[in-house]
Amino acid sequence: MSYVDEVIDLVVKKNPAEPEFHQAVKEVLESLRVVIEANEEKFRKEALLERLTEPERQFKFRVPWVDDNGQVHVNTGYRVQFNSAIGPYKGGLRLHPSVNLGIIKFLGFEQIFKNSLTGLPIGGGKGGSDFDPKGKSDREVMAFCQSFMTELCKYIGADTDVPAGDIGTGAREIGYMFGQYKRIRGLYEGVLTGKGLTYGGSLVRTEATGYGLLYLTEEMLKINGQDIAGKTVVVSGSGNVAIYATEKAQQLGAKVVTVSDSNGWVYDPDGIDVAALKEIKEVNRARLTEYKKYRPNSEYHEGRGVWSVKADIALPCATQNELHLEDAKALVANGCIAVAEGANMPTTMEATEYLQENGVLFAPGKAANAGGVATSALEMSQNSERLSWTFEEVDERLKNIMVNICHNMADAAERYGFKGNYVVGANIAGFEKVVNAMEAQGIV
Ligand SMILES: NC(=O)C1=CN([C@@H]2O[C@H](COP(=O)(O)OP(=O)(O)OC[C@H]3O[C@@H](n4cnc5c(N)ncnc54)[C@H](OP(=O)(O)O)[C@@H]3O)[C@@H](O)[C@H]2O)C=CC1
Ligand SMILES: O=C(O)CCC(=O)C(=O)O
Repeated sequence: MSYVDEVIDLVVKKNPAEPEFHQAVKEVLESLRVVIEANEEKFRKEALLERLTEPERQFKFRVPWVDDNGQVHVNTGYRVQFNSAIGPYKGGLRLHPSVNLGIIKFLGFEQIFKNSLTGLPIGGGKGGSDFDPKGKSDREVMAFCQSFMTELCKYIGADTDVPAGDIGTGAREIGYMFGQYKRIRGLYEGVLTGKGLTYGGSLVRTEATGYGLLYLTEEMLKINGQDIAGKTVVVSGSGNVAIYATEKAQQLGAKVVTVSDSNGWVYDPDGIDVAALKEIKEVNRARLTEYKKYRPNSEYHEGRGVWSVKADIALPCATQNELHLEDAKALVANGCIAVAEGANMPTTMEATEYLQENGVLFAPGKAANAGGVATSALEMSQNSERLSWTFEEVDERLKNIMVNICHNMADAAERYGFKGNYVVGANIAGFEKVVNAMEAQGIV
């Protein structure tokens, strides 16, 4: 049996009931086959893949908190410190009822290669809780965040592990967590990114994942002789990534006609009104059913449906496994030319393969959504030098990083004979740096 197959089997056996983690490992290792097989004997002897797929450390802890009626609730908190070969662990905190250890491990594993692709010195980690901030008062969210950080603060620090936002964790949650960290540890340091601008946050971090997604998409199209201006785009999700992806797409001259949430989706033939979307989601924390009040010509539909709308470009920006084989078939039938993943692993493996086989340009999340964590690393740099850079400076750095990632993934794919396969290219480019650093640091 090949080393790759052996390790995939081992990961499934050692981590039962963690399908998302299996999926992420399989997707990465399958596409690295060509590199691994060229060094099989050496990597096997060094147990390189076993080390890469086993987190350096993982924490699971109780998070008790009291609601506004005096009722006590108990959630589970997680932090997986996956790989620190190239820098301090870095990755977001997801607050969503679906969170479990397997989800956090899949996200942490992806983060290793994504962070490597940014070219910045950050290792891979991820955390979160099954707490659902939706429908909770600010006081309840604060109670949860303080309790969560009371435990988490023992394991993190500006030079060891620097969490940030993800699904359900935005500026409000980061603020409450930062306050509690400072209170317990007595340290005013860049221990979290995505902070508010008045206490060490970076300009552009809010916009970074969505903007970065569009910078990479624009470059990928350019490499392939296409222009983003004038294209019709379908976006899923209506959170941080989706909002700023929509905003930048429209700034670049494309028309975004859909957004969605976990209840339903909006079709706006005149192009999504980003100001209305921000007011609904960021200010009022409301549902997309509200959108029609702002745009009477739009349609609201219950359930899923974004991928059935005719478009040139699809940007999945909600969550994992939200774009299935049937959706890929609908996109191809409607003439879609490019899919770029704003979310982490939103496209199933079968859907990805179908899109690639049918000539659709496909940018995997670890490359396409790396702008968020890259800008987090820029926030860490600003915190270290106790300075703040201008919006233009951070935005320009972000754009350069995304353009570089795009070329690096394209070049790596071509180097190994997979021209145009950006899944293979991104995995190889991310892997090479991490492996080099791991080997240099010995058996750890
Ligand atoms: N924020 C960041 O900087 C980065 C985020 N990402 C990834 O991007 C994706 C979106 O994150 P972000 O925008 O920050 O999160 P938000 O919490 O801001 O928004 C998430 C959006 O996705 C929808 N969604 C979440 N879970 C589900 C689900 N199970 N089924 C259907 N819809 C769902 C939400 O709908 P509803 O409100 O109804 O729940 C909401 O519209 C995630 O995969 C995240 O890991 C990747 C890189 C960086
Ligand atoms: O900004 C960060 O540190 C992490 C962002 C994140 O969680 C991700 O890239 O998925």
